[in-house]
Order: sequence, then structure tokens, then C-alpha cells
Amino acid sequence: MRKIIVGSRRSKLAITQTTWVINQLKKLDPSYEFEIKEMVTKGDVVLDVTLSKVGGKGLFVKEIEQAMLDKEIDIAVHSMKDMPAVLPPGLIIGCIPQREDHRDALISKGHIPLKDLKEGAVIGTSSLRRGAQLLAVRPDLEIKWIRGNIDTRLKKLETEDYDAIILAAAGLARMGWTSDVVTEFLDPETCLPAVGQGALSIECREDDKEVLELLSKLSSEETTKTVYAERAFLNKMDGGCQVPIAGFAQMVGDKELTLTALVTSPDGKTVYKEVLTGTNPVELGEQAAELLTERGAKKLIDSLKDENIIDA
Ligand SMILES: NCc1[nH]cc(CCC(=O)O)c1CC(=O)O
Repeated sequence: MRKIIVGSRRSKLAITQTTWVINQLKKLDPSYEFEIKEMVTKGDVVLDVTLSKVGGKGLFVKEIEQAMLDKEIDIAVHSMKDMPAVLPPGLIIGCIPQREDHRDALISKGHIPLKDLKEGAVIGTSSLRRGAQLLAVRPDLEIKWIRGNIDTRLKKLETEDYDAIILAAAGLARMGWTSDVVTEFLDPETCLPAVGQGALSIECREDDKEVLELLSKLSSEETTKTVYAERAFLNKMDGGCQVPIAGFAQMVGDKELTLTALVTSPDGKTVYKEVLTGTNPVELGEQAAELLTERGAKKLIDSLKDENIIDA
């Protein structure tokens, strides 16, 4: 019986996600054993510096990918939104399972919804995307930097002077914390999610046919298509993690996809948004990027590139 070694970061969310995937795979095919190998990535160590300064998204996956190439581990479960656009040669996304809740969630002191937060309320987020979209509807809010794992951020809401924080609903749902903490789910019209938000990516070696065969059983065709459209948009837009970019796709019927793509200025005053429908995910994503580029979104991105910024 082959034992599959699964690399995982040590955060509660990472371990929860990894354990979920292992349990699903065991149900789908009981002929494998699994072992979790915990790993520390640069992103877990360097918590006080903006992510883009120390290397952007790749920070959370680089060491894990090297371990996979070195055959110390066989697979790894990542949050899709933390995955860089390009994978190192030899590695591929082996499967994308069914997406969890795609929305962002507001968690506020006293459970006050967004529209009722007091004038100038302090919102904790380290995501330009979230900050900009909140400012677009509530320009009076003060967006304040916050970092750390989900549990750390929830603790900071209690102990520091934030009135509310924004977290991905998916992370909270996977931890089983949703009903205890969420004040309000923000719909995509208010806060369009990050590309890939709520989805997982299971990475493996390209030549590991046995693992690929196993992973294919956990694949969601719907989520795979929508995430491919979102990621094609992000890649073509080339914003890295420096710019408020958001993208969210949904299937309409069996074949068609609708992609909403957005680029904004960090203050939320300039908003470029497109809603497109099509059948080819990658073409749809690239088309969205082209349209937004024509309208001036690329210029906005380039003007922001040198500034210090953030995560998804
Ligand atoms: N940026 C960090 C991150 N990466 C993935 C998730 C969990 C949600 C998901 O799977 O998209 C989170 C936390 C958050 O944004 O609140």
C-alpha cells in the first residue's frame, strides 16, 4: 500500500484543509495511506513585513514546492488564492475540489453590520482589494493594517482598537467558526472576492500518474472552470499582489460562465468593472483583462506597482 506524504503549513487553517482533503481522498479510494508533514514557510515566519516586500504570494508555497520536487512530500493542499500564477517546472495543480463559500465576511464588535458602523470606524484588513471596495461604499471608514493567521486576527479584533475586520468566509467555514463570529456576509456586488477565493488547489508532481489518478476523483469540474477563468484574468492583468484586483466566476447552466472582473484604486474612487459571459474559461479571463486594460486599468496598475502593498 502506497503511503502519500502530504506537506502542510502549520496554521490551523492549513492543517484543517489538509485533513479535509485526506479524509475525502480516503473515502473516494481507501487503498492509500496518508501522512502529514508539517512545514514552515517564509510567509509564516516573516509576519511583520508587507508580503510584496518579501516576495509576494510565492512565500507560502515555495519551500513546500521544493520539498515536492525533492520527493520529501508527494502532494500539498494550498488555498487557491495563495497560489502564484506560474508553477515551477515539474509540478502541476492535480485537482481543484468543490469551492467553499466564495464571499468575504465582516466580523464586527457588537455585531454591527457594515451600513450601521459608526462614522470613521476602523476596519482591519491587509488586503488592498477589501479596503478599496469598502471605501467605495463607505469612504469615511479607516482601513488599518492587520496581519496574522485567522485566529490571530480574530484575537486582535478583541484586544486592539479595530471596530471590525474582514475575513474570507471559506476559512471560517472550514474551521467551523462561521456561526460564532460572522456579522455579515458581503455579497460580490459589495466586495468582489479574490481570484480563487474559497477554492483549494492540490499540487503534485507532473509525472506522478498514480497520485494524479487519485486526485482526479476529488476534482470539481465547475470549480475548476470558474477558477481557471479567474486566474486567466489575474495572470493577463499582471497585477501580482500589489493592486486591488478581484475576480469571481460562476457557471450559468451547463456550459456558460459569467466572470466579474474588477480593478480599483486603493482609495476605491476609481473602479473598473466588467461582467462577461462565455464558454471558454481561459479566453473569458483574458478577454476581461483586455477590456479592463483598454479602459485604463493597466495604467492604474502600473502606477501602483512601486508602492508597498499586500495580500489577497
Ligand atoms: N490571505 C490569506 C488567506 N488565504 C486563504 C484564506 C482562506 C480563504 C480561502 O480559502 O480563500 C485566507 C484567509 C483570509 O483571507 O481570510
